[in-house]
Amino acid sequence: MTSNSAPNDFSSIPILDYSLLNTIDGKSKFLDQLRHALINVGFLYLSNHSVSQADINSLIEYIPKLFDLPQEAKDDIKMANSEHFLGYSRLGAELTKGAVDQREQFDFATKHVSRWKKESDPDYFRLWGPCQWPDEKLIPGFRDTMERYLDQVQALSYKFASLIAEAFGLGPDGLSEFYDSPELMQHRSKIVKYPVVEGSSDQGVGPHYDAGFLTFLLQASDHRGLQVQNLSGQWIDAPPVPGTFVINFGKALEFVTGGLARATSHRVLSPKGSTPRYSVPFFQNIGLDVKLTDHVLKFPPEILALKRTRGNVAATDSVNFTEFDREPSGKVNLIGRVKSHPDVAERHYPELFKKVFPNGYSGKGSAY
Ligand SMILES: O=C(O)CCC(=O)C(=O)O
Ligand SMILES: [Fe+2]
Repeated sequence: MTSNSAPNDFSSIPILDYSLLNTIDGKSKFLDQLRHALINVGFLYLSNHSVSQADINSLIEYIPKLFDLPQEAKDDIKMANSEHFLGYSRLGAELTKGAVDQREQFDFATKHVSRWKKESDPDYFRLWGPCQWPDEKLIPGFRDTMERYLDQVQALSYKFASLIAEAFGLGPDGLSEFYDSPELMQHRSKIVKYPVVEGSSDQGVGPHYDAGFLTFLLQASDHRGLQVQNLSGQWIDAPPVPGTFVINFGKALEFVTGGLARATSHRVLSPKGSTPRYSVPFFQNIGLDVKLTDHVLKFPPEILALKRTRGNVAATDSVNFTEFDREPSGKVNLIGRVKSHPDVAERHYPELFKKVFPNGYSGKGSAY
């Protein structure tokens, strides 16, 4: 594509320095860069952030040990046990766009107080709940390390949402209406292993958008593999940059900002060589009851003009989360989980399962 078709197109992902926020001039520069990344890129690296590097290093050290636990110990905490879709998923349990994702993963989440009280409560209140942790005796200290990590990324994610609101001219509290009080919120995080695979498929995870507001990704090994699609549709590498998070924006944020914030399609290619690639995405959620169409944000005209300058984004073959225009956020997420983990859904949400799969399902889930 020529540069005319997308004047602000990108061939690399910008790095934003969180320590710029320590001065007034620095903050204004940071917000300019953030606005550009939101509107034109949909991805950024964040350096000098507030999460302890010692805690990150300690988490990274645990990751191979976690996957090396005996298969039985991993299956003891399998996701099928959990109506909250938290726990362990074996390699190849998920599909994206009809092809098997070559990854093995553990889903964890931040601590929270459940809103599920009685049968008549909406089914999606049960989507959030306690984690399944591996046996402490087999991997001592892991739970504590992961919980410390989750607490810190959660805190950073709220600060970052407030910066996004400022970058869009809404004021620091401009997005707070999307969150319930902190104790009622729950955000999810996965620890993922992409093994080296023999054979024809190199799909670590196929092209997709993230569903929620913000994703904070820790690339926990040295491998390339993450790629993001630019405005004209080319795949751009997002290699690991030590000491940073990769941050990207999900469909819900794109929806409530009328497309000002870009949800950018991305994928992961399986690693080459002899060692696995590890990553830890953290998905910041919005309140379960939030119906996006009830929230109309008003942006200053000069901000809206920046979106017109960007122009239209090339069509991608990534999937969409179309239900946001009619269902509460919790329901949209629950439907996504039912599609990606039908075995869990059949057990814990039999009625919804029947609606989503009226003819049953063929053994594997597909989020999209
Ligand atoms: O593992 C990665 O680098 C990205 C994973 C991802 O995009 C996802 O799980 O949504
Ligand atoms: Fe993703």
